[in-house]
Amino acid sequence: MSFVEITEPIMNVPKRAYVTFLAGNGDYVKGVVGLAKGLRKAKSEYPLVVAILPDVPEDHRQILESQGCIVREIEPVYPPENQTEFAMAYYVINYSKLRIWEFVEYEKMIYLDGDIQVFDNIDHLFDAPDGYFYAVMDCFCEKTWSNSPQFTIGYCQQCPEKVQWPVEMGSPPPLYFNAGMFVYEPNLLTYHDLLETVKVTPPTIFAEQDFLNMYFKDIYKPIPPTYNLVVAMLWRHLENVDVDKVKVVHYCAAVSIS
Ligand SMILES: O=c1ccn([C@@H]2O[C@H](COP(=O)(O)OP(=O)(O)O)[C@@H](O)[C@H]2O)c(=O)[nH]1
Ligand SMILES: OC[C@H]1O[C@H](O[C@@H]2[C@@H](O)[C@H](O)[C@@H](O)[C@H](O)[C@@H]2O)[C@H](O)[C@@H](O)[C@H]1O
Repeated sequence: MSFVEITEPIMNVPKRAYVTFLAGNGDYVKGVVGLAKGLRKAKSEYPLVVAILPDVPEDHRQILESQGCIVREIEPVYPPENQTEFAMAYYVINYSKLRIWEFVEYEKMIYLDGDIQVFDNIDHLFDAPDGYFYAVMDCFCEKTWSNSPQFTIGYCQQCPEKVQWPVEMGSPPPLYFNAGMFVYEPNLLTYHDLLETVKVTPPTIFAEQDFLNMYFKDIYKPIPPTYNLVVAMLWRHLENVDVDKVKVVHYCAAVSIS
């Protein structure tokens, strides 16, 4: 009996996945379970990888696996020694997110914070052209920005015409993204360079979010708030939000109507 030799390469389905980050034994695990359920309800074709720190307890890991998550333990990433006072302490742990650039078994990933909920399918974002970093622009109007020059003068990139950046302060800041959601390509060279660069980059207020904005500023491509609606945008810049089109909502920690 003769067999037909399979010569054509089996279709290489691009490896894609969603990824989130979980640290500690607190309630964030509930957010990640909600994220897993939301992606499933939105009929996403791709799995959710959860990058967990060693301090995530076994029962939480089992809950995540029972929700179909791929649980990957990572080591923490810390900014330079004795300089963390420049970052808001609450955010320092978020430098550990940088480990997800090591997940090179995937060609493209969409990162989502654990306090994000997906209400509609966003799988099409995986088809965005390679070589860029896609994320939604942040807002500078919350109290969490009170130590920034933007907040001090009342400037926000969401409405640059309202309070214009003063000439005497030089060029306006480059477009700045919220690091709670982004589309990226894992890559070992980038990963090692990120970790080396962190070692020589003094932390700032928003920790890894500031760092990622600095690192990817040349390839950053803004995408609409549809894909990461920071809830404060509803009372800060409702004119910039097409509420009927919102697919992803981000329930940021320091959300306050003030
Ligand atoms: O103690 C913590 C702090 C942060 N996170 C993860 O890191 C993300 C970013 O932190 P956070 O949500 O506090 O930032 P925000 O967007 O609310 O400022 C969270 O959504 C979680 O996925 C976590 O799991 N445990
Ligand atoms: O560690 C820094 C964090 O910075 C961002 O959160 C901030 C930012 O959105 C501010 O603009 C808000 O005012 C604030 O409430 C909120 O906490 C990211 O969402 C989070 O994932 C993480 O990178």
